[in-house]
Amino acid sequence: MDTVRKTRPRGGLLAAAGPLGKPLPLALAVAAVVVVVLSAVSDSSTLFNLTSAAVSVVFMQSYGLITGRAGVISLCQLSFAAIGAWTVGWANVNDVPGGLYVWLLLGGLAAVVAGLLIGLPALRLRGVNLAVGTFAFAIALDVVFGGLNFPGQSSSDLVQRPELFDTDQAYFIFAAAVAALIFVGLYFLDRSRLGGALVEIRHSERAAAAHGISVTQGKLAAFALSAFVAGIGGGLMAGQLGVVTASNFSSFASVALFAIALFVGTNNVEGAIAGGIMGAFVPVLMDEIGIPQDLASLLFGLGAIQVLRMGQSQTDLLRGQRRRRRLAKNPIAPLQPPPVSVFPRKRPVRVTSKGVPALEVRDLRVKFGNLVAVDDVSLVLPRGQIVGLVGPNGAGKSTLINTVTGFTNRYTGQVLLGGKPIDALSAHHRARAGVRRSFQQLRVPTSISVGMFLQVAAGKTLTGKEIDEQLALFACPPADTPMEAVDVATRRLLEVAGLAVGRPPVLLLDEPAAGHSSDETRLLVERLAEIPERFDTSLLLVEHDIELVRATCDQVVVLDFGRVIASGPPQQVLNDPTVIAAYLGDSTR
Ligand SMILES: Nc1ncnc2c1ncn2[C@@H]1O[C@H](COP(=O)(O)OP(=O)(O)OP(=O)(O)O)[C@@H](O)[C@H]1O
Repeated sequence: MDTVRKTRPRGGLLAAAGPLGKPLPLALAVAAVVVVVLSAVSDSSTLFNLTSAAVSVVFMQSYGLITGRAGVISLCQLSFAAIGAWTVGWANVNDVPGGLYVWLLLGGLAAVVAGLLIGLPALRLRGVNLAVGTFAFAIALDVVFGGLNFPGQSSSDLVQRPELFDTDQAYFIFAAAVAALIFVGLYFLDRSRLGGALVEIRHSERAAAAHGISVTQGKLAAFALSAFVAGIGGGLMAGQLGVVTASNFSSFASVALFAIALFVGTNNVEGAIAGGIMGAFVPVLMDEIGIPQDLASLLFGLGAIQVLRMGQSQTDLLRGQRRRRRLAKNPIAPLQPPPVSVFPRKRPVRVTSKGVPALEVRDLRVKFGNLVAVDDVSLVLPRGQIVGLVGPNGAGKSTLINTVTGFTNRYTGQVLLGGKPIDALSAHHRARAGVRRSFQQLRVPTSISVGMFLQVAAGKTLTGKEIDEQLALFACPPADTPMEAVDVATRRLLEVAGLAVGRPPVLLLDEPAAGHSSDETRLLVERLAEIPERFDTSLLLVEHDIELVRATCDQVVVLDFGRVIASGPPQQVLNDPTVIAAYLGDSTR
């Protein structure tokens, strides 16, 4: 029987709240009014600083893309900005048709080329090594641009602004409008599969690969997009100052902006705006009260170190507090278990398909040094069936799953999906080919919504209706609930729900019931048993809960010390004295 919890009716992902919790058009309208009023009441020096702030917001958006969303440390965003500014200057000097509108796009595109060039080698690096690599690029460009004059620099050929935005007042509005346009793009990116993929890559590259996401392509896309945005920011700065020089984009300025971005958290709107304002106004303020401007960088650096210690930026912290207050007011209703007890339950009788098995493992052998973790294992997962893989701790179950899904590639033997060998495929290609998995250690990102996570786990675009139905089926909270607010057992359930709704031919679940209460396990048993029929998915289930295995599996394979010691129908295998001696013990008799 279906267990359906009522979820609030919604219109799918795009109906979610926009920046700052307001619908997108309202947020844009409010921002437009603020910008117009500011431009009308500010004197010329404030206008200059406001325009600098708008340009800095664009730089912050670029950091928000590469570091905030994809989790890649890049210390060369201002080098991309320099390339954008250089291109705008060149287009201005050469009278390229289209004016600043077109030149900005050209600057963004030129920066994309650099972003891809630096992104490709950087993909092999992580953490501090990547930071050093990008910083080296920034320093190299310092040297290159330091030796070259920017176009127009020696002839004082000022970048021509469009007629409509020629005054400083109008140019501030133009810069703010460009930042707003980028915010709109980011708003839709955050709700797209690519946006979900970037967040998952930041959270866990292994989980991303298991969901069919190419980590390489995701990071490259982040490099390219962030370079595009930074390039546009550099071009905007050229339009603001008329002529720029290498000192405007120094590697140290890049690091200072990175520190601000880390401190405030620029993967969200309020963070990017706050970061932009801080970047432009704090040094000016310090100057006015007689403190050397350079000390501002030191302050930002200290703030960034504090964030690294706490693991959360200021805006993440504030958002978390706001979410918790909202949740305290409207708590998520507790999960409703199926009305009937399923222990003991009768397994649905499935007809064994005589065709090609969904998955076949032949003579699989995996060694870690001298330890043989999987020792010549052969097993068959017939189409439309659930096969349980059980065995004591250290028997080799997770290693087998890791190997089948491409996360351990030093093995001998063969893995066949639908009769075709997939041994040559990487993890994300195996996932795309149709072998999906969950991990024993939960690897779900908490900074996205339940609906977005379901979509990421499914590995395909789902309609709002599909998301709502699947959430109801698994008695999970509504799509707009933040993952952060969901308890660990429900996160596991959500992962199974998401993987299943992707309808992969083969699904491997590694201890999906770990940490579940008996009610939650009952619900899980109901849903697992339905997966083959409902989603046309064959299931390989690693589980220590023998009652769950008995209740759901058509076949059971028992591993001990990496070897298959028994296989067959559950009632036969689970009562086999060898199995009981090896694993189950007297308690299960
Ligand atoms: N990366 C690794 N390097 C070295 N040894 C490993 C590695 N991964 C697993 N092992 C070893 O391989 C053996 C099988 O481990 P595995 O995690 O596959 O067992 P399991 O049946 O999944 O156990 P559990 O039920 O506790 O999850 C163990 O002895 C383990 O210590």
